[in-house]
Amino acid sequence: MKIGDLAAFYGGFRAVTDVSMDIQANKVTALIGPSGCGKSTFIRCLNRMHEVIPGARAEGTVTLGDQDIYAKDADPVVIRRRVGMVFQKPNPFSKSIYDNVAWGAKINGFRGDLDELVERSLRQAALWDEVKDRLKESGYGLSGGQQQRLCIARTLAVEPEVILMDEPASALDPVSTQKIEDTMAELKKSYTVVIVTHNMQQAARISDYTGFFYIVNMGDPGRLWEFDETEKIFSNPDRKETEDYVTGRFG
Ligand SMILES: Nc1ncnc2c1ncn2[C@@H]1O[C@H](COP(=O)(O)OP(=O)(O)OP(=O)(O)O)[C@@H](O)[C@H]1O
Repeated sequence: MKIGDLAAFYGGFRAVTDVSMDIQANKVTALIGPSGCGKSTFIRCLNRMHEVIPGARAEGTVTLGDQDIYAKDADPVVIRRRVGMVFQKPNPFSKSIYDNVAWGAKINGFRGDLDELVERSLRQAALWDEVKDRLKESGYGLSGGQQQRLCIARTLAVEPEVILMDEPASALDPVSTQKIEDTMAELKKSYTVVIVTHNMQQAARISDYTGFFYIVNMGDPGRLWEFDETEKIFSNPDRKETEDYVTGRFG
């Protein structure tokens, strides 16, 4: 996925500006930075979710394969199928565990073996063993951490190319967080993953590349301040602000 000169607006307010980056396939890219610097806004531009907020729009290019997702003929519904998203708070449907996973595939006209798809998606989301005997029960009966993995399975079942995750573990306990982190190594074998996280240790543990977003003065738009291999960002970043942030001097 290639991002060129991306800017994001809420009405007349430019929240993010001048972001260009290449997101590597089959890697985990983490986005970090202080609160309000535009990480969530930016990630939502990568599957055209930003524009669902009234008055919100994006400028620039986001290329997925050879398609510019902001081209006039691009269909946001198709884009969101190709670029799935997992949110901060688990948001399962009021349906059975099985149907939570199967639903998206069904409405997309999936013709293969649905049972197999559900099992594979739940396995990839590291949830299968915990739910295999209760697939008919409501998704709401699961713990918060299990619900989040259910939402990951639901996203995977649509077979996207890219998975966006906006602080997927921030509402979870440490054990559930660990389970979500454990799924990352598995997920990147098949998918490209972009994750926003406030947890720097998490970014360092799970990602291959890290983008640091930063705002120079209050009221300015957020910018991609530094983007590099995770190891470099955390051990020897080029910019002072990145170093101050990753060493916990502010943020
Ligand atoms: N729905 C909205 N309407 C107007 N402005 C918004 C909206 N959502 C976010 N903003 C503004 O856009 C800027 C970027 O916010 P965003 O939530 O993307 O930052 P963030 O880096 O994800 O923050 P956090 O780490 O706190 O989640 C902020 O100034 C914020 O106030």
